[in-house]
Amino acid sequence: MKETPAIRLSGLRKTFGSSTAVDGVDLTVRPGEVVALLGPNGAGKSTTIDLALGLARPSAGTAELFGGDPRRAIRDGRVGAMLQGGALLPTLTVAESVALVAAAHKHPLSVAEALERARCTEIAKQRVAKLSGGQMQRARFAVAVVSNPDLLFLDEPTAAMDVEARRTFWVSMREFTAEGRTVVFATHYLDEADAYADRIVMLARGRIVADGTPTEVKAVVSGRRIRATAGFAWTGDASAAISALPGVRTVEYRAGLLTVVSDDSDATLRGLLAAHDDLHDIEVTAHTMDEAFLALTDQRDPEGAIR
Ligand SMILES: Nc1ncnc2c1ncn2[C@@H]1O[C@H](COP(=O)(O)OP(=O)(O)OP(=O)(O)O)[C@@H](O)[C@H]1O
Repeated sequence: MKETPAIRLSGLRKTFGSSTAVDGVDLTVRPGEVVALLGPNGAGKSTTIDLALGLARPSAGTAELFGGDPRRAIRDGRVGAMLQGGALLPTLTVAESVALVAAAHKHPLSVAEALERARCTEIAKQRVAKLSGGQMQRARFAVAVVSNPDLLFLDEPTAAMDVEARRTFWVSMREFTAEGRTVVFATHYLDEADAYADRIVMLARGRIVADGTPTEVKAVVSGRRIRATAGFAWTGDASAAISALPGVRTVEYRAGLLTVVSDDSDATLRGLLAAHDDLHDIEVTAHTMDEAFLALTDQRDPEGAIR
């Protein structure tokens, strides 16, 4: 029998007035997958999660969780979520907040276990109003896991955390996913997606522009840029010769400044220097995530997305 997907989004669109937040997203997530939704600000990550949870009504398309209406899956306690706007009541303690949510579910974890899983045991008695940004995120994680869900949505869960807090958070997340649960998390950070997801879905301007394993997606975004001042005359032949060097993706020359984007900057640079000993001020920089997103959205339509 065919396995029912944990998440199935089909032709999902969401417009706000004249702006399109989600622009035709098709996504199927199998039970047990840990998926990162990666994208810059405004890419549509939060809106996609809201639609998947049935918190927003799609302008077109459908969202299903475990083969049915998302609201039913939520009612059945199969889905937990840690959303950006989700606030806890400031006057309650962390333990009281977790207990409140546990009481609303049929098969919750014990409050102690949820607190332990989210590394909140030490702050259990602290009032929500007194928590630091990172502690608040941990408390919200405890609230999200106490229903003992099969599927967890996390919208930028480490946003307010320092490096150590981020690391601890992902350790507790790993324990959770090791039990075969499905997790979808939104992040701006490629390193986080790479380290903790089985699959990365890159969103830009409301569309999926890449969908693959971290290795596949990193290959798309990992180009480096070589910049140098060129003393030689720029001719069609010089341009063609540089384009033919190993790894080269694009070549641009403007007012004496040569810019080459390459998948293998070491090999490209060796070739460049062998052919031209009059290059100065050479600079090699990693493609930033934003540049990679821009390149992907400018050059690929949804059908051209890597898979
Ligand atoms: N309620 C709303 N009303 C109007 N526009 C909205 C609304 N919610 C989202 N948008 C717009 O939709 C687009 C996608 O926003 P969304 O929050 O889904 O992106 P995101 O990838 O989660 O961004 P971030 O990383 O900043 O959270 C943005 O242009 C945003 O301004």
